[in-house]
Amino acid sequence: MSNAHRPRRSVLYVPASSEKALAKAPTLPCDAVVVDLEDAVAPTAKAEARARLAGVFAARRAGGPDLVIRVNALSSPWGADDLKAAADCAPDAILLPKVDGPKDVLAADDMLDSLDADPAIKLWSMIETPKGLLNLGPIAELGRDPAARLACLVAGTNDLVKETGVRMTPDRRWLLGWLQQIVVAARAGGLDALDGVSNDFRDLEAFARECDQGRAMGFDGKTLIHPAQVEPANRAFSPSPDEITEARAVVAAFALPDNAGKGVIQIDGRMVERLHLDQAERLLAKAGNLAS
Ligand SMILES: CC(C)(COP(=O)(O)OP(=O)(O)OC[C@H]1O[C@@H](n2cnc3c(N)ncnc32)[C@H](O)[C@@H]1OP(=O)(O)O)[C@@H](O)C(=O)NCCC(=O)NCCSC(=O)C[C@H](O)C(=O)O
Ligand SMILES: [Mg+2]
Repeated sequence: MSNAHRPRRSVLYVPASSEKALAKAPTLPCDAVVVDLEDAVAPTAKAEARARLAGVFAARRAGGPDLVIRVNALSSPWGADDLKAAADCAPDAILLPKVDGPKDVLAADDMLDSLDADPAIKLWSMIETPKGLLNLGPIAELGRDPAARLACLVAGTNDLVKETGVRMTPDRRWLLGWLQQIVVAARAGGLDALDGVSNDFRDLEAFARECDQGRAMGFDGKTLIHPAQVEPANRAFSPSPDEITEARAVVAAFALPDNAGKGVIQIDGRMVERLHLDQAERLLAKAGNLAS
């Protein structure tokens, strides 16, 4: 599945131009914060927002959420300065917007290497352009290259709507095919996959439905825009008590001496194979990680 050792249930964007939100974000129970230099920051405020990064990272405390920086595209007037400033902060990851193909990821990778950036800094890639969708396979393949830093694919549903002209509906029906492709590509590359944002941040019932939909599609978590979305996302993307009970039953059944040499057994009239045992063990490991 994913290569994450850290949970990615709730990943909150924070505009780097908002001091108040920047101060609040690390205190929230989200798994990661994305400090955004891109679309949440007006062109006239880019330099000031970039200058604020160092202070954000200096105030970082152990045990808080992972910190990610979303830079502007390298092809933009701000991208190169953003990437340099981001590398200096040694974030957990740098999120690249508007990735059209593997060359965009490799260009950022090369630049980080030339800056002698910490090798632990990962790259995350937004998938939010038509070319990015068409090149999902080659982008995700970079996840299998030990020298590449790519660790995560992030759906950018606002830009996908803008670039393709599909209609955004409450059930996201016109986006689902692309979202599913992002999950499949991420799995092929051993990457994490994050669902897109829900703009209507006051409607938490609709948000919970969208989280359930994303979880059912296989996403590891959801990108968020408002603190009120953190708890529902954490709930939706954590193993539920029923899932844990069921997983424990599968592990216990295969541990019985009678089943030691068996590839397939039945539990309560349901076929259970060793692949289900793998699945159950993974779910219990995830639940254990979240509890510790
Ligand atoms: C959408 C917002 C502008 C709304 O902000 P606001 O009007 O301040 O909302 P509230 O009054 O309800 O806020 C309550 C308190 O919470 C703080 N707050 C709000 N948002 C955040 C946040 N994201 N992180 C941390 N803290 C936050 C407020 O400061 C209030 O604090 P206090 O008064 O002390 O209680 C705002 O939520 C916002 O800017 N959200 C993020 C927008 C963003 O980053 N957008 C870019 C990414 S989305 C995207 O485009 C993804 C992708 O690229 C795509 O294409 O889809
Ligand atoms: Mg976008």
